[in-house]
Amino acid sequence: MLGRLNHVAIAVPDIEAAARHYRDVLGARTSPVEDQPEHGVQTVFIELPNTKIELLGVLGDASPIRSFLDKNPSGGIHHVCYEVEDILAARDRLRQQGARVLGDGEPRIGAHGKPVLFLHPKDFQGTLIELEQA
Ligand SMILES: CC[C@H](C(=O)O)C(=O)SCCNC(=O)CCNC(=O)[C@H](O)C(C)(C)COP(=O)(O)OP(=O)(O)OC[C@H]1O[C@@H](n2cnc3c(N)ncnc32)[C@H](O)[C@@H]1OP(=O)(O)O
Ligand SMILES: [Co+2]
Repeated sequence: MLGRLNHVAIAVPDIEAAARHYRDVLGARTSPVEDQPEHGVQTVFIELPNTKIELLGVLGDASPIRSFLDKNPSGGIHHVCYEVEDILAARDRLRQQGARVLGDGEPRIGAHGKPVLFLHPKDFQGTLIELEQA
């Protein structure tokens, strides 16, 4: 079922500072900061030869990463995103296997304009998984 690793997301307390650090210290090319209001985050993407890094910043009072940052004030790896050929078939199969699909279970459009879903970290070795339609 799993396709490419689309990105690894890092939640950060200050997304501008994190992007600057990646540029200045790691020589990374960073995208501009983008607001993603329907997801309650700001994003910066760093293109790598084989995948991407997604820096995540809090956007709004209801941001889903706020409690993560409360527990991890310096930031930390927040989720991994795998591509799937058919996100609805993947969702239905995962549900049949007892995995929790977060939200109302309907895919939403993610940062790349593709449908995404999230799976509960407690069902996957303590790792939040995002699925993105390939
Ligand atoms: C623009 C979209 C972009 C893209 O397209 O790439 C994105 O990636 S948007 C990313 C931000 N959106 C989301 O993360 C949506 C899915 N996340 C959620 O629904 C919540 O964050 C959830 C349910 C994973 C956690 O919610 P919350 O933090 O409020 O719950 P708890 O604090 O009660 O946590 C429950 C339990 O899970 C552990 N936890 C929480 N977050 C993570 C995590 N990122 N990785 C691993 N584990 C996590 C938390 O520690 C609790 O564990 P416990 O042992 O019970 O204390
Ligand atoms: Co993501």
